[in-house]
Amino acid sequence: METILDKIIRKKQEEVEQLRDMTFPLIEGAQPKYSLVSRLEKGKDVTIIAEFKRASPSKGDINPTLDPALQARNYIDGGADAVSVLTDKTFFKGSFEDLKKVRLAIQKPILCKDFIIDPIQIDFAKHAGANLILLIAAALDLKKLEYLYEYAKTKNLEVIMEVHNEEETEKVLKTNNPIIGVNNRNLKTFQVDLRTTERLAPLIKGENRFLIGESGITSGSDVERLVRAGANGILVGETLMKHGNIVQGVKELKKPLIEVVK
Ligand SMILES: O=P(O)(O)OC[C@@H](O)[C@@H](O)c1c[nH]c2ccccc12
Repeated sequence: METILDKIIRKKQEEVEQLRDMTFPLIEGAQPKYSLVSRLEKGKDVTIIAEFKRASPSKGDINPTLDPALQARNYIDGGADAVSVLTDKTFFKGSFEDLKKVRLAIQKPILCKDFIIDPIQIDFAKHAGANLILLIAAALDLKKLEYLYEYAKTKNLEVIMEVHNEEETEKVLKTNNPIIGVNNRNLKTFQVDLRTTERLAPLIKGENRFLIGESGITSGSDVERLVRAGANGILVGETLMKHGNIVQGVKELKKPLIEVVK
């Protein structure tokens, strides 16, 4: 049976062809390099990546009309270290324009959150102002993963490689990319389970990589649980997109002042 991830990738293949005829959402002038790796290297405390996510295939509309610039500024005011922006249109109602608006609003690393299968998407991410891209192990074989990783590096972009199980983790550990995201949501079934990070953390930390715990995080105690498991950073979307007081929402996630393990 076709999973939602298969469906997204099939649609993405069409979109990539359309991108070839489109112009870049160009940011004028040279962009400063904001680095998530340096933040992770410095961090004694947990690194927070707050996500701008209007909608998702599992939840439908989350907060579709929110202003990306305003939301991103609130994230940073609350103490977020980086902002992730969904750029997929069909399933998440995002865009490269959203990313560009966030770039013009904040001076911190920005992650382009999309289903990247082709270098042209990396060009668009770069030109919209991203500092990092996501590569999803479930959607890419090792050869493609390495090729897109090397391409991103030539564009001065950092990469988060996302995994959900042991097999994907082994695959990304064959590359030398320093940041691995563990998605607690299974992209094939949408089930969320924080134990995914707990299970995969020893493999990742054993190889001296930075671990980002992603998805399904709703409170400071979830953050504490993931940091205890070995997370250096966390990525939070829905909880913050729905929060009545965003600045306060980020502060609550930062509250458990427990030290991360390098
Ligand atoms: O809204 P949540 O449950 O806090 O999740 C955020 C983020 O982890 C999630 O949006 C995500 C993780 N990996 C992805 C890959 C593609 C699209 C979206 C995602």
